[in-house]
Amino acid sequence: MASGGVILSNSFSFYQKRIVMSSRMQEKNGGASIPHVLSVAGSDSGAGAGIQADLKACAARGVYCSTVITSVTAQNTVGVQAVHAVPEDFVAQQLKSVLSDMQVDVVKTGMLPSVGVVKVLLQSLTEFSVRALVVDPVMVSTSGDVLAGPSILSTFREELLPMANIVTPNIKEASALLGGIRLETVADMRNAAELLHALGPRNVLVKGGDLPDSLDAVDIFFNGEHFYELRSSRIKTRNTHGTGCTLASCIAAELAKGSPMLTAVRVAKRYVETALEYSKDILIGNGIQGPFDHLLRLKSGSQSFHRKDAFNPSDLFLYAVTDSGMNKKWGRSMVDAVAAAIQGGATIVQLREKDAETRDFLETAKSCLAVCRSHGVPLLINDRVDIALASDADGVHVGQSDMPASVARTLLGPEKIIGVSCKTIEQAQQAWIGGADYIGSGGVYSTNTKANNPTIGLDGLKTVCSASKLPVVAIGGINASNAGTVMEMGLPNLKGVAVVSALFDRENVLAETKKLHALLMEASSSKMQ
Ligand SMILES: Nc1ncnc2c1ncn2[C@@H]1O[C@H](COP(=O)(O)OP(=O)(O)O)[C@@H](O)[C@H]1O
Ligand SMILES: Cc1ncc(COP(=O)(O)O)c(N)n1
Ligand SMILES: [Mg+2]
Repeated sequence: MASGGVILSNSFSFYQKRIVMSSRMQEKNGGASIPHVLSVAGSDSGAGAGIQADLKACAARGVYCSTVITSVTAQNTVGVQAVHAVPEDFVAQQLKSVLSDMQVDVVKTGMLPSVGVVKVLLQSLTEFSVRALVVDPVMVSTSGDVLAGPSILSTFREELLPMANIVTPNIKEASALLGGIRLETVADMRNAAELLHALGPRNVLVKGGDLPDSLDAVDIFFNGEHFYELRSSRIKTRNTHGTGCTLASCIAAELAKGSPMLTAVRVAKRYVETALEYSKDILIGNGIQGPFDHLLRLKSGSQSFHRKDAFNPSDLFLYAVTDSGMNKKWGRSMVDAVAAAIQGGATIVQLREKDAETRDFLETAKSCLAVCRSHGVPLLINDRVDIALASDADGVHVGQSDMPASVARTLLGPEKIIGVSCKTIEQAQQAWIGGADYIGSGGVYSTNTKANNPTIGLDGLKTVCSASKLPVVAIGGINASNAGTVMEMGLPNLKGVAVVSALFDRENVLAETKKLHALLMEASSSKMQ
């Protein structure tokens, strides 16, 4: 068993410590602590691997990441063009700056270009205690360039590995650490994991990303007692640059949050697999191995028809809210109804489905989104944040008894549109504080699309509009006979009207929408005169 090593507590006592620590800190500065990983690694100018991957992986996993840079590489998707090692005493200075000031939970190492740098790191770890050490024994980049020469092997074996809570070599690195043994099969990987464990690390993960002829991406985890064969599907992509750095950072991040080791490794592997899947078609650089997207934003396929603009309040001008019952009654599909409304001039669409099965609602949302995107019209989902997320719709509209805007904002992120139904000044104020983009105010007139919904009338609308800090759309019983009156009042912040029955409880959606659009245009131009 390992004699030295950084003590990794079990998750229970770890949480206890965190609670004690954070309450202590709260007393001191009124703040709470956040899980913290220190990455000691090299910089990759192409930002697929190294420090840059570590920062992104920790950010994606919700953990703070500080950085000590050991080496600066000139690197891209073709390979490593040059390496400039940071002087050892300057690496020591960076370690001291971070560790003497900040409460680091886990140290993760990547490229350690010289024996001197390893020694400096080990010295720091004796001076400042951390909870765990994750060692990714980076030696050769996937492009074949040497990042740490063979002279470092004995220091890795004799001094660094015995301190590690986990070491995560790829096949080539495991082979090098074990004096060049052959590693070609999963059985070889098991054998290597056992031999590496005997060098002192508490856990070993031999990564099989580069295992020849393997349909799956297989990694072998060994904790000294049991072997675990961790399998995921092998994603067909060129964008695997930085998978090793990312995996190790994610393990460190999960450990910093308090996960047990095997859980941390499983989560990290799942995260890499998901990120590769999302990024499999992105194209960055002309070389053989591209970076992937740690934040999973460049979801394959959807980029090409993403809305180009941020929310524009004038989109509220003619706001079409669907009703499945009405469209069924007139014998048309939701997609056809939405397409007709857009053709007639609707400037934003909200899908409102109170009874549909979740699976059907999701399919409807996706089909409607395709129509809306092709016309540059935003599509919002009523109430169902899950459907908005799953369909990648442009946002949600929530009522007072639905999810609060602030929670929806946290789930949906900064770019999505959030609207809130408000009847009072207080609700409008709350919507603004919660991070909404607009409010819907009503019912202005009585309506049969919403039972037991008290109307606020034009006076109520005026009160809310005058106090609102957000753009307003009027809703409730609005149709061709009264829309003009509403808009001609020239209320502050009022940007348009939202309608349900006036468009969808009619035989010809296209004609009705055109009529209402023309009327609104006239009302807003007469208001301007
Ligand atoms: N094409 C792929 N599909 C799914 N997982 C992969 C793929 N390539 C690598 N991985 C996973 O990424 C992690 C890093 O492995 P590997 O690429 O072997 O390390 P390194 O980047 O250090 O060479 C491992 O968990 C491995 O299984
Ligand atoms: C600065 C730096 N650190 C680590 C790696 C290894 O990453 P990979 O094996 O995925 O090429 C790298 N290429 N550059
Ligand atoms: Mg790799």
